[in-house]
Amino acid sequence: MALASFLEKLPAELLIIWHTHRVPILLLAISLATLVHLTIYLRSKRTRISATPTPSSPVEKKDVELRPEWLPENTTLNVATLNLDEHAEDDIVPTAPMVKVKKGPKTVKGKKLSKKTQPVAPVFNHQTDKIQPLLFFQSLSGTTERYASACAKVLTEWTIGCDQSSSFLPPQIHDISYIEYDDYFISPPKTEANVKHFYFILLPSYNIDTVLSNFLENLSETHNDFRIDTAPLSGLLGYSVFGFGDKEGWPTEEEGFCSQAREVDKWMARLTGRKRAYPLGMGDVKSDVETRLQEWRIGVQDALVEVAEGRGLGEGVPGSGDPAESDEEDVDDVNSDSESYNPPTTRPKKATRNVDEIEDLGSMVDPNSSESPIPIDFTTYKPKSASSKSKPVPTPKEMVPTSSPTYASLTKQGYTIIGSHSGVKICRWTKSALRGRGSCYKYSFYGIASHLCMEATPSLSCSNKCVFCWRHGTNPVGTTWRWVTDAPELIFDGITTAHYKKIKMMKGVPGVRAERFSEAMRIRHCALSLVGEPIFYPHINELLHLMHKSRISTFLVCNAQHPAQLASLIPVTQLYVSIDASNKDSLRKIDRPLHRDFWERFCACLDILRNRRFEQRTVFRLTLVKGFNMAEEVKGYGDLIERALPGFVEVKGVTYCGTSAAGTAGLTMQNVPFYEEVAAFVTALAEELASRNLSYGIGAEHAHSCCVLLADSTRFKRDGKWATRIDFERFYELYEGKVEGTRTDEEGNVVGWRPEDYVGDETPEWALWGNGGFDPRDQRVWRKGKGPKDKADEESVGGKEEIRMVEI
Ligand SMILES: Cc1cc2nc3c(=O)[nH]c(=O)nc-3n(C[C@H](O)[C@H](O)[C@H](O)COP(=O)(O)O)c2cc1C
Ligand code: SF4
Repeated sequence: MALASFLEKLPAELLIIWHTHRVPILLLAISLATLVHLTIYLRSKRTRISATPTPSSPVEKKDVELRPEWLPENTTLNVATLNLDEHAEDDIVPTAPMVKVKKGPKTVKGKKLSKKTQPVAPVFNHQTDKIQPLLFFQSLSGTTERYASACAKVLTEWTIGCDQSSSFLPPQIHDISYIEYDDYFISPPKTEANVKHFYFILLPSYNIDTVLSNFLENLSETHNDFRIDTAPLSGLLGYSVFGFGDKEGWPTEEEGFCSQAREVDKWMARLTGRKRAYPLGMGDVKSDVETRLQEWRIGVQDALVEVAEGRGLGEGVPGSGDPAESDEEDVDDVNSDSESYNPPTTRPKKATRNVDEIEDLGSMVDPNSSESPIPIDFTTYKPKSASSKSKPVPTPKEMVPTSSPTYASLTKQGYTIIGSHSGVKICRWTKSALRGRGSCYKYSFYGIASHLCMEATPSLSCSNKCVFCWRHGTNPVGTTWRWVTDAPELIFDGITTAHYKKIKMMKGVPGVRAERFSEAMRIRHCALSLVGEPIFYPHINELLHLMHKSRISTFLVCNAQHPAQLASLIPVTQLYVSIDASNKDSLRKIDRPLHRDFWERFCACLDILRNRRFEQRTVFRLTLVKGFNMAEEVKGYGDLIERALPGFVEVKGVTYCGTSAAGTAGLTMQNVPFYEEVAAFVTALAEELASRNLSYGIGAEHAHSCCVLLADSTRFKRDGKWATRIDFERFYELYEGKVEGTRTDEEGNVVGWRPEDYVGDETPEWALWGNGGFDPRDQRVWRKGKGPKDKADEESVGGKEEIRMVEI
């Protein structure tokens, strides 16, 4: 009876419930349907996702607008295959702060490496395994280097004398400026399986942009690269950092005392999965540094004894490195803004929380899916919560501020720094030419008298760390332009004024010839090749234009790492790319490029050079370093020449700069080839090119600069005679449009000029191969103990004296 009455009332009751709760009911139904749909979607996608190729670089690929007017026809540059620099050529307003434009969302699919994954601790078997202590340091003005060397010495003695000595290998010391980051800071060094590594890291701090900024940026990038495990250094036994700071200028941590050492310590904690073996040490260089350093070293040694005796880093003690301890170091990751760009030390970070949430959802759907790749759609970021840190837009720093040790070191070496990123230096050949003692090879080959030539660079920073570089490992490095940008007019005025000032200072120097002195007061040539990478400067085209307008010829040398800039460069009088090696491995060792896709960039630059060879004189600059890039590389260089078909190939023995930094880079006088060795190399290269039916011949030499010139004989020979010199006046007339060039398109319309349009005089007899290349009108001065003993002797050596160039 009751049931019948209930059934009778049910429809009415349901109707009331529906009217009262229809909104929540509808929402529940939609949620359930979405969940079911998502489950089906994730299951169906999983197999396809696992086949998704890993993107080749963490740098976002983008199209670069190449300036078509400067690109010859048939350009094959495929920008889509490159990770091009964020070249802001036309966007950067000089001296204005750089603000990175927020990019649109992108969808990235890959395997999420859970932050919660516990890194696998290396098992140290004290019976069989060995500990390899590695001491890393970085130093701009030498303090840290001195302490690091002393510390390494004490550690070496200790590892020999301690009770656990059988467990230790001799400590190694490395200058961070001269290592490949990838060899040590993406994964532990690759050695025998029973060798386990422990890192000591000694660092100063600088509140200006230095090489340290780049190191920090690299650690951050490694951590934030989603293709790399978040703790890729968990295979280390442990690490500890010691910072050198100055309490006089930076009294407290809040005010920046040891700020960069503290940052490195944090990054290392993340990268190692918290293997901090001993707390961060900090010392004030003006007071307690020695005591603090000693305390810290003894503490780290104690930790090493624990490790050597098989007890690991200890458990759960804050600072012990136990993964279970405080997760303070993750906080920044979680809160970080995933889209903002914060040079120099912070980079876009992963939206950890969002990723975790998506992964959690995946796990809800399939409890066994923790190993399965999950599609990560970075477009689904949550709006920033009020609690998340809002980071101020960083103001760019000066590349070489006057307060920096780099500034001090460069000015000490004779550079004048213009603005904050350009430099000019009077070359020793300029001084030599002023005194009538001979010009450099550029005179023998191309007709550039050294006293009319200025050496300058608009960017003291570079994206390489070449072993033979004169920059002594202290100049800022970087893959993108991130500094205060000076206007081209300021640079032009600054470098020319400084050059003239330096010439004037030569007035009273004995032997300076009056006529050369007065000629030198009108700069006619500029070699943009001093140090750093000139095309890094965002306004390089405007600067070149100012030079051409002033009828100053331009020889621009670039490092073949910036294809977009190279492609969009206006034509120069002579365009060089440095070819420091013939293959990828060798290039990596000698140039130590910062770009991970350095080889692709290098090859793209060769293709650009090939395409631009009909609009300007193109040159390969080979710098030979014995033991690095000479032996058995002739064939490889042949391949590169065949690829780019440059008008010229200059082959030059390396110049030894004789600093301790060069030694750190593994370079000694033994790496400097004798002129005979350079000549033998060039002969072999010429034969190699001939065997490929490439029409190159040895055009000229300058034994005094240890330099030989190969040239394309179909283009730079006239009436069977070498014509490697340049008609500079003609170049300006072509540039100014006063005379018409002979480069035509398919219909025969003139579209520009060709290098052949400004070929100058024949190469002088004395400069030809076999004649030494020394202008007989100049006075030859031999270095003590070098040249021939008498006139007859001099004639017999014919300029082929045994020469190894040393900076004097
Ligand atoms: C331009 C400049 C900036 C500096 N910035 C800091 C800083 O931010 N925090 C700090 O603790 N020390 C700072 N210092 C002090 C250096 O870290 C300290 O002198 C250190 O010993 C230098 O080591 P190095 O000679 O190995 O390069 C700065 C020094 C200079 C010259
Ligand atoms: S490319 Fe030039 S400036 Fe850059 S590191 Fe090499 S030698 Fe030095």
